[in-house]
Formats: sequence, structure tokens, C-alpha cells
Amino acid sequence: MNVIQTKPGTQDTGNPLQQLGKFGQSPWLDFIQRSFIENGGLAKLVREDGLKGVTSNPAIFEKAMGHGTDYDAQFKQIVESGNTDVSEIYETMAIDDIKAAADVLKPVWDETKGVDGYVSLEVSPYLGMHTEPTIVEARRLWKAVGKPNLMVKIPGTEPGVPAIRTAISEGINVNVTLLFSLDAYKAVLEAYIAGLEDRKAKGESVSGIASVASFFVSRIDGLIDKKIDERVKAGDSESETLKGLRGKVAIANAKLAYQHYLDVSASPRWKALEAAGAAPQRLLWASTGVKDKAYSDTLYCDELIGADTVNTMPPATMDAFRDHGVAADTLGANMDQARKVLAEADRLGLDLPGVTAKLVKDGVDAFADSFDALLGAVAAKKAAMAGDLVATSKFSIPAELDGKVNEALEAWRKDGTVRKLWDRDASVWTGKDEASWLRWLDIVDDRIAHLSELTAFQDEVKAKGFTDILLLGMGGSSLGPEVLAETFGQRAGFPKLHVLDSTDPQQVASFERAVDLAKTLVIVSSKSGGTLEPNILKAYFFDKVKKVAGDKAGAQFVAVTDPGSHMEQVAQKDGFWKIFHGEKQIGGRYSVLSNFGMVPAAAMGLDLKQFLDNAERMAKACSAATPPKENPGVLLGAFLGATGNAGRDKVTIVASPGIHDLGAWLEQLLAESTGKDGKGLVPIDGETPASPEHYGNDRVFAYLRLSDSPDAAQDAAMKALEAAGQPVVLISLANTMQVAQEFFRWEFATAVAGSILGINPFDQPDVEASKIETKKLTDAYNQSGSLPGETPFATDGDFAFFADETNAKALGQGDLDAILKAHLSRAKAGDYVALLAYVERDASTIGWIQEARLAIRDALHVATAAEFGPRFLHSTGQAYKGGPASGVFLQITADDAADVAVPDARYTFGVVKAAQARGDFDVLAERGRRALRVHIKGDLKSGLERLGAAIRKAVAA
Ligand SMILES: O=C(CO)[C@@H](O)[C@H](O)[C@H](O)[C@H](O)COP(=O)(O)O
Ligand SMILES: O=C[C@H](O)COP(=O)(O)O
Repeated sequence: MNVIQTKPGTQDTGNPLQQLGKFGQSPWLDFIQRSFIENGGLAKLVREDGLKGVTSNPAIFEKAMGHGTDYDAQFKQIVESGNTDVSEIYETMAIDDIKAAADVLKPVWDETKGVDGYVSLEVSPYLGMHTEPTIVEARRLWKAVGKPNLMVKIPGTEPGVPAIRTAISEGINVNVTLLFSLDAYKAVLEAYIAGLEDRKAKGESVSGIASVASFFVSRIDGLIDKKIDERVKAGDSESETLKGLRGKVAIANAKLAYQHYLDVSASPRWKALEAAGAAPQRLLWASTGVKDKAYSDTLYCDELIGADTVNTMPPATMDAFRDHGVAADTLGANMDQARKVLAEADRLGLDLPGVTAKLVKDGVDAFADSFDALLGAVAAKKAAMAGDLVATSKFSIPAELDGKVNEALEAWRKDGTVRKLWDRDASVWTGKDEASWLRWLDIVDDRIAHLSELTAFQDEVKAKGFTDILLLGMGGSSLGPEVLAETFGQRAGFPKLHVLDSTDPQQVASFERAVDLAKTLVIVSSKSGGTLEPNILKAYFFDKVKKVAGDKAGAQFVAVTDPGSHMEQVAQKDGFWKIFHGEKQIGGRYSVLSNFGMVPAAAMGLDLKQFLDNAERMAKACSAATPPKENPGVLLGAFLGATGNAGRDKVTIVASPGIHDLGAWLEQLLAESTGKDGKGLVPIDGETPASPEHYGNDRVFAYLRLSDSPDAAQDAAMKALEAAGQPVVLISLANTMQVAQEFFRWEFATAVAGSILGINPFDQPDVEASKIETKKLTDAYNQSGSLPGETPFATDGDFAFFADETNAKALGQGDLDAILKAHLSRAKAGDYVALLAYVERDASTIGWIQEARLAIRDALHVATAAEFGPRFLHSTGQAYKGGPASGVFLQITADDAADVAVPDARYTFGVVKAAQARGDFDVLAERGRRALRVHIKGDLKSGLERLGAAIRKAVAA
């Protein structure tokens, strides 16, 4: 704005700007910028040119804040003062500008007794089409600025009109923006009058309330002239008349609006309000910068000067008008000519109503676009300033996919879907019950608010001197805690966390041996409280602890469960030390930042404040106000969703050794959330990365890299994959505490990907199916003392092979080698092979399954999953049964060397595990999946060795 210069010698006679006052028009400035206020530029205009007001809009703030360094100092201070989201940053800075400008203009307000001296601040452009939120926002801004010379800008759209009436009736000064048509203006003036009448009816004063109606000018000519030019170019027979209308329609339209103002001002209805002290709602000419260089640059000033009006001019227009504008009473003149112009425009079919309707819509959209750009710039600046305080993501996407990801991001921006998501709008997904599953969005704030309960528990656990914590749970209730245990290890002065999520009798016995039950805190973790595994595991360990602690066993038990669950009743009956509640509106796989993760985190001695602050940082980065391209959760979700839709549905997770277990948690989040209705993402965790030729074109790679201790081989492999054109997202965590950020980022991304894939990411229909089949089998066992008989379709020594009829037919009657060859050779490009082992999960079985899966991957170039039952049933099991039918499944069961009894039940852990394997297999078969079960009799170790050799042989060329 320092381009504005007062011409020497104009002070005495008054330059054109100064002369406007003589004709009853107030010049306002359509511009705001911090440096311009701070360097005295604004005050100078007031002092020297008689400037009487300032208007701002989202586009103006975008220009001010989105570029340059004016706001850097305050920006830094806000970012450093705590966790803020981008809209809070924008608003703090915008409100400070508005307040500062209001202070500069306050003397004008005083002198003119509230006629002039206003500064306008617009409600969020995202609200333009919603009445109630607009009212709420107008009240909020009015209060936040707290200056008598503020005007809140509200769009004069159909939904805006009732908001204007309410705001006026509440004594809020209103600048009505985005007015293009006479009809819209009439409705707005009516709302103003009705708002004042409402006050009067309530016995409240109507004086001291100010309003302007911002009627946009140049944009109308912009569209009409374009139509004219097209018609002329096409050789329209009325070309000459059409050309004569260029640059005339907008002014004629404005003149008619002014006539309406005059008519209404003379009406008895208005006179009554005026007598009671009401001020008129003046017409303000906006959009007065000339767009067509062929016109005089003061066109929309010179022609629109009249009493009781305002012209808000962009800086360049103000400079031009000061320099060579002509101040004269023009607005009421040549009315016949104006009417003629409009009649001609109508006759020639230029469709002014259609043009103004389009301009309203375009105007709302354009302000939203500007706001997106502004918030995007704020977000980018914030991210740069945060450095590695927030884990970063970098995408490497081949061109053909990049377009699809960008399309998804742009669609999310245009449709305001991030805001809809945060508004819990189920239409983001399938429009079913999704809104009831979104409490995870604000659970971090909730836990921070209740931090003292968790830290008190932490202190008590420490004081009690437990040596171990045994957490019993499945899926969402165990995998989050497992990440904590694996990532952070034992903390000084606190017990060691062990997570048991198996019904394998050997595994149960191993865990029992690993802890000193007299000094162990047992956390029973089940959201529903009805899941079979945690219930029988609780029964087992409660019995065992009773043996060492007698009646005081309950004092070593804590339950984490949803309010009113069966587990809560059990815990109450058995006198558990504590019961922590989960949130019913959070599904298990989204529960890690609720008590399901935070209670074990507290017990193991994690710094909860630091952990939750980290999670909050990411939650803020993913906020409703952060546009998709800067929103880490949306970026990742769009990447996963759009590439998934393009056939790259195997999400291959590679994580640095220090955070390796994140993959197990991610598997359940992605697979359970998206793998349904025959669609979805199939997570591939723990596959050691290989050179590019080992992969097909059905993959995307997510590399979670711990910057302080990366793995060189992983780095090299991922670089090679990027170079080979595989889509890769590199997520860099500065330290292990940032796993808290990844929990939130990936939850958000999964919800976004679910929307793009067109599924409900919050149900798990196919997990339930397996549970039902398992229950049938355990019920049968309880009645008869044995599981229903089954006959293998083939046997080979210690191996027995089971399958449904269709699979059995496809696999034939051969020996181990032949059957495995027949089965594994069914895996073609784009398929995946999943090994599902129902055996103890320990170093040696993990080593075995890894070796087997890598042999398959390297020979067949297909994705592989290496899973242990029953834990995967609460995780990837959903996608295997409900997701894309591209899986080839090899289920591995074995005789149990020793079984373990379940208290008060006829069945044993071994029976439960067998029922789970069979139940799941039945559902896989029923879904037409390619599935084979191989049962190992006798010694497990040698059986696995032989099976491994057969697998390698089967896939060898
Ligand atoms: O509405 C007001 C003032 O009330 C203005 O700030 C208004 O937004 C601006 O004049 C226009 O957006 C500028 O229009 P244009 O030059 O982009 O056509
Ligand atoms: O992912 C959730 C598992 O199916 C366990 O459910 P739960 O927490 O209700 O026991």
C-alpha cells in the first residue's frame, strides 16, 4: 500500500477521494496487511485522504498472510506457545489485524458518531450456505474482536439472509457480502429492517447498529462482457447493440439497487425505525477494481457516487481515483438509460439473473478456494517451523498414479470433506452408522483432560512394586499395547509389559512361566467384554493368581472395558483393583489412544504427557481446517485409497527395527477397517524388503523410518524401489515417542482411505462370521466332549490335509509335495499367499514362517502374509475373508504337545484353538477362497521343517 501517494497541493482543494464526502459517499479500503497498519500507511490514508473504513475478505487475507514475512514473528510465537491448529493460527493473526485496524479507525467512528470508521471481518467462507453455523460464527467473531466499530461480514446468500436478521436483532454490526442481484439485495434489506424490528419488539434500542450491503459490481461485467464477446465473435445479428452494452450492465444494475434503497428509505416502515434512532443500511460498492483494461480504471467509482453510499476500493483503484477520478453526483443520474440497458440485456438474452446466480455460487466457492489456499499456506509454514516435532511424510508416486492421488485430494478439498469428517458426517462413507464410531477423533484431548487419573494410577503401580504386567486381550485391545511394550521396553522403576493374545496352550504356559504371578499386575482388556479369548485367559490367570494371593487376587487385576460390559461385571464380582472404561464410540482398532492404550502405557511407566502431546500434535495437523494437501492424515489416506482403487492394494509396511511392531498394529487397522465387500487394502507386514524385481505392480510401500536409528539395508531397498517406480511413502519419525503421532495419522488415513474405497471403515462383519462358527464348535464340544469329526481329503505320513470339496478337488490326492505345489501354484500375479499358523508364536516359529513366506515371495513374486492364529483373526482375518478374493491361504495346525485346561469349562485352550482354526477355515471356504489346511501330527519342530522344505520345493521353478 505504500504505492498510495497524496498528490502535492491537493490538500487544500481536496483530491477526488477527499471530495467524495461532499456527495455523501465514504471511501473505504478493500485491503488489509499487517505491515501496512504497523508502518502507519493506514493511519496516513485516514489522516490525509479521509479514508473512512476497511474491508477484508478471505482473498485479501490470503494475499496478506499466505506470502511474505509480515506475520512470521507472531506465527512463531503462536506455534511455540502450544498445540494449535491452522485455523486458530489464522484467526489469532487475523483478529489482531482487525483489532489494530479498528483502533486506527476508531477516531473516525467517534467523529462520525458511528456512521463510518468500520473494519469488516468475514465469517468462514465454508459456512456461506448454512444459516445456524453462520449465526454462531458471527457471534463468536463479534465477541472475539470486541470492538464497537467491527462489522461481521455475512454472505447475502439464501441461507445467509436469516442469519443476517438474527445478527442484527442481537446488535451485531453486519456487512452483507456477495450481493449481485437486485432480488438478493431486496431480501437482505428486508432482513435488516426485520432484524431491527425484532429488537424494537423486544424493547431493545435500534440505534447504534450499523450495516452495509456490499453490492458487487465489476464481476457482473466480467461475465456479461464475456457473453457479449462470444456472441459477437459468432457473428450475432445484434452484434452492434451487444457491443454497446459492454461495461454498462453492472453499473445499471447497481443504480437500480440504489433506487430500491431510496424507495425503502422513504417508506413509512423505515421512517418509524429511523424515528426510533435506526441508521440506514448503506449500499457499499464492492468489486470496484476494473478487470477489463479497456475501461477507465476509475469506472466503478466515477459512476457510482451518491449519498449514503460507500465504495470499498482496492489499493490500485484508490490510487487511480485519487489521481484522476471524478467526484460528482452520478448515482441517481441517467436512470432511464440504466433501465434501458437492463431491458436491452434482457431482450438480447444476456440472462442477468442467471449471471448473478452463478456469481453468487462462484463467489462462495472462490472465497472458499482462497481460504483453502490461505490455510494451506499457514499449514505449510507451520510444518516447516515444527521441523521434526511432527513426523514428516514424503511420497514418491509414479506419474500414472500421482494423477489419481491428486484427483482424490482435490475432490476432498472441493467438497470440504475433511470438515465433514470432523463434523462426523456419515455421508463421507456409506451414510450408515459411521457417525457413531468417531470418538477417536477427540480422544486425545479427552485423555489429556483426564491425565491426572492416569498418572495417579501410574504412581500407584510403581508404589506397589510389581515386576511384570500381563495384558490379556485380542486385536485392537492387545496390538496397541504390544507396540508400546516392543517399542519402549521396560522402564526404570516400572514392571515389564507382556501381551498375551493367544489360545495356544504352549503360549499360555510360556507366558505363565515368564512372570512371577505373585508380583504381576494383570490387565484384562476387552472392549466388548464378551470376547472368548480374554475371558478364558482371565479365568485361567485369576485361578493361578488366587493360588498365590488367595482372596486378594483381585487386587492384582485391572480391567479395561467399555461401560456395562460383561467383563465389567466379572471385574466387579472378582474385586478387581480398578476398572477403566473405554469409549463405546471407538472401535477396538481405533482405541489405542483411549484407555486401551493409555492404561498399559501408564502401568509400564511411559511419560504420558509427552506421549499424548505427541498424539495431539498430529491430531492438530490433521484438523478440519488443514486442507488435504497439507493434511498428513488425508495425504496418506488419499495415497492408500487412490492407489488401492487402482489395483495397488497390498500395503507393504517396512518399519525400522526400533518401531518394528507398529506393523502389527497397522495390519489390524488397515485390514479390519477396509477389507470388506470384496474390496480393501491387504496389509503386508514384516516381509524383509528385496530388490525391485521381486515385486509385482500390486503394491504400495509404507516405510516408517526412525531417523535416529535407521536400518541401512531397509534404506537401500526402499531407495531402489522408489527408483524402480514403485509407489513409496517415507514417514520419518524423529524418535520413538512419535509412534503416538503415527497412531493418530494412520487412524485418520484409514478413515480417509475407507471413504475413497467406498466402504464403511468402522465395522468388521467377517470377523464376526468366524466368531460365530467358532462358537458353534466350542458349544458342540461342551455338549459332547469332542469337536465334530472331520476327514482329511489326503494324508502323507504325519501330515493330514483338509479342505472343502471345491478346494480338495482342485488340489488332488497327492503327497505333501504335490498338494502344496498344486495349492501354491494357484497364486498368480496380483494374488497374495497367507500362511496362517496356529502354533506357539516364538522366535523359532517366527523364524520359520518368515523363511517360508520369503521363499514364496521370491519365487512367485507375490505378496505374502505370515500370521499366527488366533491373533490374526482379530486383525487381518477380516480382509482375508471379506476383502479382495486374491488370497491363497495355507492354514497350519498341529497337535498340541500339552494342553491347558480352561477353568469351569469342558473345553481346553487346545480345543478352543482348534475350533478357531476350523471355524475360520469354514468361513474362508464358504467365501470361495483358495484355502488348504495342513495338520501336523507329532513333533512340531520336525513337522515344520518338512513343511518348509515342501513349500520351497513347491515354489521352485
Ligand atoms: O465485500 C466486500 C466488502 O464488503 C469486499 O471485500 C469484497 O469481498 C471485494 O470487494 C471483492 O471480493 C473484490 O472483488 P473482485 O475484485 O475480486 O471482483
Ligand atoms: O479388535 C478387537 C478384538 O476383536 C477384541 O475385541 P474386544 O476388545 O471387544 O475383546
